[in-house]
Amino acid sequence: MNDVSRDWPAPAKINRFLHITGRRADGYHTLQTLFQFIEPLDWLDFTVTGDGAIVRDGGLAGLAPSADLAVRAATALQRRACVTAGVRIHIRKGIPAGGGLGGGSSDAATTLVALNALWGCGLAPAALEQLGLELGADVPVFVRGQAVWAEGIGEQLTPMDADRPWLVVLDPGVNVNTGSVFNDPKLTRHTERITIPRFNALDSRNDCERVVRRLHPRIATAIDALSEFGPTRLTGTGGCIFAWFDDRPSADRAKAGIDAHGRAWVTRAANRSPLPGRLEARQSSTNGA
Ligand SMILES: C[C@@](CO)(OP(=O)(O)O)[C@H](O)COP(=O)(O)OP(=O)(O)OC[C@H]1O[C@@H](n2ccc(N)nc2=O)[C@H](O)[C@@H]1O
Ligand SMILES: Nc1ncnc2c1ncn2[C@@H]1O[C@H](COP(=O)(O)OP(=O)(O)O)[C@@H](O)[C@H]1O
Repeated sequence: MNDVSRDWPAPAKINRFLHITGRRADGYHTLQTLFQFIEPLDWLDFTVTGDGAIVRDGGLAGLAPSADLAVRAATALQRRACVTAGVRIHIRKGIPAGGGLGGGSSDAATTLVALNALWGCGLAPAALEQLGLELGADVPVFVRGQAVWAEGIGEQLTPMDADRPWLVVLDPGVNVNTGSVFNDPKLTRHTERITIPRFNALDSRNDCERVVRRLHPRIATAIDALSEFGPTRLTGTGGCIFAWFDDRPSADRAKAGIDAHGRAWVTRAANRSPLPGRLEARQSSTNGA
């Protein structure tokens, strides 16, 4: 029997703001954004096997294992570190998919961090982040597990200890295609760069919002409704949105008032992901064994 290493967490993220500052020669847009972590989480279990195969069960309904970012992450690490072992990955999804909450990227990052330890690859954190970037722009943030100010397309990361407001997150149930937003001719592409000390959440925006509002009127209606309770932003390219508050009762009141627009929940922005703690727990149990 192979041992199962259970309950590796993969949190969701929000973009507290998102400014688009330019476009690179390859068409990708350069951004400034502040990432923090939120609930809900996905949970992953890993069973190392001897046959070299990478197998997934559970996960997002309708998503082929070969397209799953967790499987793609395991395959990339296996190649990079010349690993001969395989793995069975079991994923319990808690994060709504395609909503700008980064669930696929987070599953990829958790897979990289967990398998780097379980397969004994010994890649340094910077090498794991680099490998993650090849899978998606948000993967390095989740590998690091620390709130960051991100620039470039998400590869220039500055750790941040940002304020930790209470949030109401609303999923209007609209799947937004990231490419369709970034390729829209009306997208704001040249917002002036700001410095971290000049950042003020209330003065910032999500530059994707105007395009997303036009493409998805349901999201526009939801933003307008949530804005009645507190300052509201889109996360990533949406469709999820969030409003922030100084205290939990205010967030609870907003949640009660917004339920008609989709599935809403109350959570608190975090500057630390639970992933590094899970890795440390694994390392101390191995050292103690
Ligand atoms: C903008 C963010 C913020 O978190 O949005 P969400 O995915 O969370 O909504 C991410 O960085 C998204 O990064 P990533 O997840 O790698 O983007 P993809 O879905 O692969 O991008 C789809 C397409 O959008 C365009 N694209 C994406 C990211 C970027 N910085 N510039 C772009 O122009 C490219 O045409 C790309 O082919
Ligand atoms: N493990 C995974 N979990 C969720 N989505 C995944 C996963 N692997 C690949 N995907 C694909 O990535 C897309 C974007 O999902 P996700 O990362 O959750 O959201 P977003 O990029 O909007 O923040 C999904 O629609 C799905 O096709």
